Amino acid sequence: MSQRFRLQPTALAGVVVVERQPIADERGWFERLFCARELESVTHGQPIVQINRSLTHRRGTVRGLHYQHPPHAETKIVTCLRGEIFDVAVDLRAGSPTFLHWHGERLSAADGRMLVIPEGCAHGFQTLSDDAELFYLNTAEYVPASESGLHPEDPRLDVRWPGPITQLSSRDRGHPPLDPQFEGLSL
Ligand SMILES: Cc1cn([C@H]2C[C@H](O)[C@@H](COP(=O)(O)OP(=O)(O)O[C@H]3O[C@H](C)C(=O)[C@H](O)[C@H]3O)O2)c(=O)[nH]c1=O
Repeated sequence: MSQRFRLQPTALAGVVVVERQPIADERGWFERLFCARELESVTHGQPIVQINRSLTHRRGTVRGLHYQHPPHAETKIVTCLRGEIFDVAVDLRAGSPTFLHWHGERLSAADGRMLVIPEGCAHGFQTLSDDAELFYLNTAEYVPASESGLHPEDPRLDVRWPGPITQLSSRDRGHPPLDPQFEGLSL
């Protein structure tokens, strides 16, 4: 059976761009958003246990950078269903050769691309349009007590957001700078 997805690796291990391969006909098109068998290499057989959707009204808003500590670390597969975002993964894995490095990808409703955020990476995004809608699959449930966050403008990360941050939740604004002693997450 032909693959319905094309996977592009990035400089961060496990952070993968997934291009959906829609099937078009005279009525329009059909595409898969997920297939456990075809995307086993990014989920490593972990089941999808939670699917989230968010709508962000204002262009320039940043949500994140968030992650969950083991044993609740999750892999996310992020899809933009409306508008456009700049999606960012930050490598927090202890011992990783790209520890504290980040990777960003533009995702839009039109481009059919998704970004995989593997376990041990923080996730955040900036909206590049008003009314940006996200749909993302998670391999772990939300466990508030296990969640942490990094300030999106943490100087040690130096994430190059495409534009000025126009909106940030009070929680995200309140994340302290990364502890210099932080050696990463042991998964
Ligand atoms: C993530 C999550 C949140 N919530 C509740 C907690 C709050 O009462 C409300 C909004 O949560 P939060 O402000 O954390 O939402 P975002 O700022 O969009 O955070 C999310 O966006 C960043 C980019 C992510 O990668 C995570 O999925 C998630 O942290 O929904 C739930 O009930 N279930 C959930 O799975």
